This record gives sequence, C-alpha cells and structure tokens, in this order.
Amino acid sequence: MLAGEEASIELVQRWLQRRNSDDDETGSSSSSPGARAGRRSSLALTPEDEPLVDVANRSLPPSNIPAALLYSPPEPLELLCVFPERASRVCAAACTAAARTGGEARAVRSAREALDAFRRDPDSRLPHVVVVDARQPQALDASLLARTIRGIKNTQHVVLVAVVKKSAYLKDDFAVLPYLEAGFNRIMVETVSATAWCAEILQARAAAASARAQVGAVAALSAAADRCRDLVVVTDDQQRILFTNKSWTRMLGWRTDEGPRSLTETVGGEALRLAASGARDWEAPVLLRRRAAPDPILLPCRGSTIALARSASHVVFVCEPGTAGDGERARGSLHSIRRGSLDVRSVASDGLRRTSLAKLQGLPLEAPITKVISLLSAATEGAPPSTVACIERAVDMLRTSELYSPQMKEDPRLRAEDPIATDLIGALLSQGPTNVLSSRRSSNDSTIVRSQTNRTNIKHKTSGQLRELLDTALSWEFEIFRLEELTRGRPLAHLGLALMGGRFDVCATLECDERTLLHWLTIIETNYHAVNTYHNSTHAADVLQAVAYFLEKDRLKTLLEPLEAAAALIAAAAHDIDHPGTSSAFLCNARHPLAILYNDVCVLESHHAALTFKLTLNDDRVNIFKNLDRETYKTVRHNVIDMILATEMTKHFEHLAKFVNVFYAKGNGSKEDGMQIDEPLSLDTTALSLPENVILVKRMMIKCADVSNASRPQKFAFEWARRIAEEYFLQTDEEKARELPVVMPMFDRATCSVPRSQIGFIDYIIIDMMEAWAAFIDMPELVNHARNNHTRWRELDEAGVSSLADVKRAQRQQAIQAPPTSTTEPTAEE
Ligand SMILES: Nc1ncnc2c1ncn2[C@@H]1O[C@@H]2COP(=O)(O)O[C@H]2[C@H]1O
Repeated sequence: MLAGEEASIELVQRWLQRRNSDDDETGSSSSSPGARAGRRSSLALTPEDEPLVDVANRSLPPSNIPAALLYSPPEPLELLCVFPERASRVCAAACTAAARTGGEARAVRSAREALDAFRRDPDSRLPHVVVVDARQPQALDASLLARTIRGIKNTQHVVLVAVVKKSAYLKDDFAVLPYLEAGFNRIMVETVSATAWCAEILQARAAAASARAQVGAVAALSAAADRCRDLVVVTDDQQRILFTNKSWTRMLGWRTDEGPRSLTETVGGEALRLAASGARDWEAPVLLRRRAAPDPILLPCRGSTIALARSASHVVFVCEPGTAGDGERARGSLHSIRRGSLDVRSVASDGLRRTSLAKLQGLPLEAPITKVISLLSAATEGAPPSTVACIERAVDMLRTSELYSPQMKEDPRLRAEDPIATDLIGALLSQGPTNVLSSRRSSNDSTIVRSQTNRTNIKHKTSGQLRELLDTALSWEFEIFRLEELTRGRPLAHLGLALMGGRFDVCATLECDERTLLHWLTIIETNYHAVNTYHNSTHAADVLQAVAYFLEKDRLKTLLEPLEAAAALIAAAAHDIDHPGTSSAFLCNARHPLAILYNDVCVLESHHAALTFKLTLNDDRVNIFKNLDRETYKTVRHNVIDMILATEMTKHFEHLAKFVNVFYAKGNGSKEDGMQIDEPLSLDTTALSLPENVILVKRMMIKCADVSNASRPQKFAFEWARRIAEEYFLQTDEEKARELPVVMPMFDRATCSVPRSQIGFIDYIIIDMMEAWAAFIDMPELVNHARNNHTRWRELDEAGVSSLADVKRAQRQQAIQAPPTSTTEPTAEE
C-alpha cells in the first residue's frame, strides 16, 4: 500500500459509511439484496471483512433496459441498391418491393456512389437498408464496400444485404460466413420476384428499426455519461476497457484511443476485486493511476455488472471526484444541500454573525462566497487579536464585488518611478471612458483617417517558398513576418488554410468543404485593417499560429475535443477582426457608435465576436457552420464568443487568478495579491474533470496566444513591440488632434521609452501568466524567451535606447549579427 494511502482509504470509507447511513435515513437506499451485499462489501478491506457475495448475486439476473429508451421514430424505409449492371432485373425487383412496402428506393452502380450516400449532406437521408450485388466480384467488391460502410461513424444500425448466386449460396454450409464477417447482416439468394423481395425488405426494415433504437439508446446513455462529472468506465467481463467518459479522460489524462486497454493498468483497490468477483452492485474505494502523475488518486466508486444472458457482458464503474475526505461538501441532492446550509447556520449561530451575514443566511440559496465568509468569521473565535484583524480584513475584501480587479495603487511592484509601465498597464486594465481630469489634452484638431485596403480572394495556390514556409507552421520560431511578405499582407488566409484546413482538419469537424473555409478565412482577413501597424491580419495569423502550437501539446490534445480545438482556432483567427487600431477606451472617449452600441463595456471584443458571426452567417459561401446541427452550432458559438471575450484585457487578472487558483491552488504559496508564484508550480489535474474548469483553460490559451509576442524569440518580440508602440503613438496623436482625453499619455512618440514599456509589460502582464501556462502545457521556452527579452530590453534601456528609431537601429545591428528574418511595415518615423 502506498504511503498515505491508508489514511485516504479511511477517509473514503468514512465517507461511504456516512453516505450509506444518510441513504438509510432518507430511505433512498436500494433494498435489493445485491445492493446491500455490495454496500457491506465496500467496507471490506481485510480478508476477515470479505464481502458476502451471495449465490443470488452471482447468478446475475438480466439487467433492466428501460423500454422507453428503446425508442425509434417511425420513418419510411430508405433503400439503397448497389448493382453494377445497368438494367439489373434483381435490382428492379428490390426497388419495386421497396415502393410496395411504402418506402423509397435509389439505385447506384458503383461503390463510390454508394459511399456518397453516407456523406453528411443535410439534404439527403441516410439509407436504412443497403442491398449490394455480390455476384460479380470483378465489377464490385461487395465485402470491401461493406467493410468501408461499417468503418463510417454511426452506421451500426444500417442493415446490409448481400445478393449472392444460388450456386455460391449452396456451395457449402459456411458460404455466408465471409459476408457476415465483412459486416453484412443478411444474405439473399438472387431473385427477380418482387414478392420475395417484399418479405426480405420487411424483415430488414424491422431489423434496422430495432438496431436504430438500440444504437440510439446507447448513444443517449454515453452522451449522459459524457456530461456527468463522475468518472465512468465500462469494461467487458475480462476487465478490458470498452468505454471511458470525458471526466475520466480529463482527470486521468488517458485518451480513449491511446490509454490502457485493461482496467488493471490504471485502476487498483478493492473495487477491482469486487468487480472480478461478479457481484452485481457494489461500492468500494478505487485507486486511479493518472497518466502524468506518479501518485494515484483514491475515490469512492460504485459498480454494477451487466448481464443480459447468463454471463456478464459489461461492468460499469462510477467514481466520484472531489468527495473523498470532503464530507462536508454539499453533494447536490436536496438533502445534502440542506445539510450544507446547516453547516453555515451552525457556524454563524456561535455569536459571530455580522448583520449582513445574517441577512444572507435568510436566503434560500447560498453562494460559495457566503459560505467562505461564514467559515472565516467562525475561525476568528478564540483567535489572537492579530489573526482576528487579519481575517476581518480578508472578509472585508471578499465582500467587494470587484474581487478580481487589481488596485494599482496598492501594488508595491508598481513604483512611482515607473510611469510608462503604470500608464500601459493602467490603460490595459481599465474599461470605459478615461477620466478627463486625469488625462492630458492637446489643442490640435486634425484627424487621422484609417482606411481599409481592398483585397480580393486569395487563390489556393502556394509558391514553393510559401509552401516550404508553411511546412514550418507548427514551430515556435515560425517566421510570421516572412509569411506576411510572401503573401503580400494576407498571411491569415494562407496560414489558416494550412493549419485549420490541413493539420487540424477543421473541415471534417465542422462538416464543411475546404472552399467554404477558404472563403471564410478570406472574408475574415479582409475585415482586418491592413493600415494598422499591430492589429492587422498578421497579428491574427500570429495568434492563430500560437493557438495551433499550444493545441499540439499533450495536455491539450488529451483535454480538448476536435470541436473545441476548431472553436479555438476560429476564435484566434477572428479575435481582433475590424480592430480600428485604437483601444476601447479611445472609442468610449470618442463616443464612437460601437461604444454607444455596447454601453462602453468590452466594446472591441464584443464587436469582434459579433462581427465574426454576422459575416459568417450572412453568406452560405462563407458559412463554415452551415452543416452543424443546432446543438453543435450552439456549442461552437458559445466557445468562440467566450474565447474572443477572454482576450479583453480588463479581465486579465480575473482570468489568470481563476486559472491559478483552480489548477495550482494546492501547495503553492501565493502572495497576498494572489498572483505572484514563487514556488515551483505543482499542477492539480483533478480539476480538469470539471467542464467549467476546462473553460478556464481555453480562455487562458487564447489570452497567452494573444500576447505571446513577448514570449517569442527576440527578433519577433522586438518587431511586435515596435508595431504596438507605433499603434499606441498613433492613438495618442489622434487623441491630441481631436482634443480627446489621452488614454496613455506616456505613449507619446516624442518622449516614450519603448524598452521601458516592454519591461513593464513583461513584468506585470507576461511573466506570471506565462509561468502558469508554461507549467500547464509543459512549454518552458515561453518563460525563457520572455526573460531573455526582458534582459535585452533592460540592456537597451541602460544603453540609452528609447525611441522607436533607436529600437529599429538596435534591431538592425542585431540582424547583422543574426541573419535577417523579417520584412517590416514602414513606420511613421521612416
Ligand atoms: N509587446 C507588447 N507591448 C505592449 N502591449 C502589448 C504588447 N503585446 C500586446 N499588447 C497589448 O495587449 C493587448 C492584448 O489585447 P489586444 O490585442 O486587444 O491589445 C493588446 C495590446 O494593447
């Protein structure tokens, strides 16, 4: 037994014990002998306590399949006949029979045409029965066709009928076997009798309806399992893994297609022994081994053996995460919620209440924060005055509704002598119009007009050089500026096609064709402003490339579904669409129509997300979502919007703090501000089993990609720094020209130190975030590059480099030492 395991087992046992007695009290316990024997067995951890698995339990009565679940909506039969011969009389008879039985028939002559019927075309219906002419192997390989159809997803319920010659049928007793092995359900001797075909088709129709009902039921149950938080695994009677749900995959890190095949490789403990004993229902602790962590986790587990015939066919294990040793946690049932509430009341009834807390306790609902405040208040009892003062201060802080808004003045790291950093970080983190009193003004009234370049669709043709470059699209040193140059300012469509269309096969995931994806990428790219020095389609391509790079990391490969990966790539490509080159605060100050439309709240990001969907849905030729069913579309839309909105910098600390608190909360000594991580990070992967935590991962992914320029090798980081500084300067120019409040007065081209702005950006925005993300996806170079860039900026600062022109000169010198990589857009200084 592993160190500390005994204590954990005891905790789980206590939890199970308490729950059993709870169940008994409430009368919710199953009264079947099997269930009781199983429950006793859950506490049997020594040979003396061996569970009493009775004879009745071993004889495995058939498990109940809820009849209502076996529902299949009545549908008129769709028959597909595959006969190579042009005017086959057998085929004609089958088609006539289909019409007579109230169905519809279609005849095709080749395997390719037959397979077309299984393409996901929303306008055509899938056939229920496919009749394949197996009489002329030289004209049509019927077995190969059957195997291919069976290889297509969701065709288990389609009934395949092979038509054979009578002579072949009567050849030997086992003549039908090769057809059955290939995936045919029925074998029919050739006949031109429509009546004989009627009989065959009626039987096939019944078989198809029954198979459809069963497959539908299994799909519904596996979807249910996938959506629950418990870890579910189903094995065969030999403990070979047949199914694991998403929570299982997320928490343990094993993908269904690469993980252990046998349960014994990943599960240990009492549960395994009980399952092997053939008990029908049982509860016991289970030890689960994780892919990336040496120490197993111990969870309470409930199991059932499924037996439709005499012998067991399936064994189901359901493990509950987050409950071991956490007996006080509310468990979702009315009973337990009430119990949870009572905890707070009893805590608060100790004379420690504050008036506001008493009010909260009167509410029928309870938020976790209420409970936290109550518990903290209770902890002051008998505590020394200094502790009481500390806790009371913490409770006061928790009462604010702006839990995640950093207050700059209290941050000791932001010193008065660092005005550029203060300016930049302040502007990034604050929302809405600038307070006029705190801003500088200018009297100049000229306006800079930003126009949009007119672009045409790209042709999907890549030159040799471009192709070679795109082959390196999954490298962290990807030459993004060279791509910008080779594509004449249209990097997004080319890179998007290579990554989304190629490596990530987004077309297959969204069931759209490549042409639609290309049109989509083109329209998205066209709506970026090429005149922006930073927020143009090269930035979008850069963020797309970073997201693609992150998605290739093992942690994310295991965690995210193809649909989630597709949504992330879409969000990355579109996340700054139609960016005007000025910030949201500028738009608010300027009373821009977008600021009016979005009430000064998340103005730009709301616009990016809304415009993305408006452009996509407006035209079928670009609508990459057009073939998705309603639910899938809803999921993708939700994901894309959530990720685009997550790039809003005013929520930066909120997203980062949530991510760090959820995944690194245990064993990391974080400072009072909650952000500084000084100890080596130890990741808590158990948190991955909760879908709401996966959202935090996706937000963090796009956020890190969005500002990854500072974590790229120096030559890229410097070029991006120049571009963003130039864009900031243009905004300041425009603010002065229009007598608007100046959002970042320090970003004045006459006075700004670019190196210092970068040092501040890396110090306050980049380092903490990249440390947390780099540890999560195992990519230390993110932090290494950021630190190297920081060092280099500091050297330049100390050497007196300040203006954009100075930085450009330094870049040139650097380029002489290292070969040139980028072409750069001319800046206003040149
Ligand atoms: N290298 C950088 N230096 C300073 N600010 C940056 C840098 N990279 C990104 N940003 C800012 O971070 C913001 C992230 O969201 P946006 O792309 O809307 O706008 C970005 C810039 O305002």
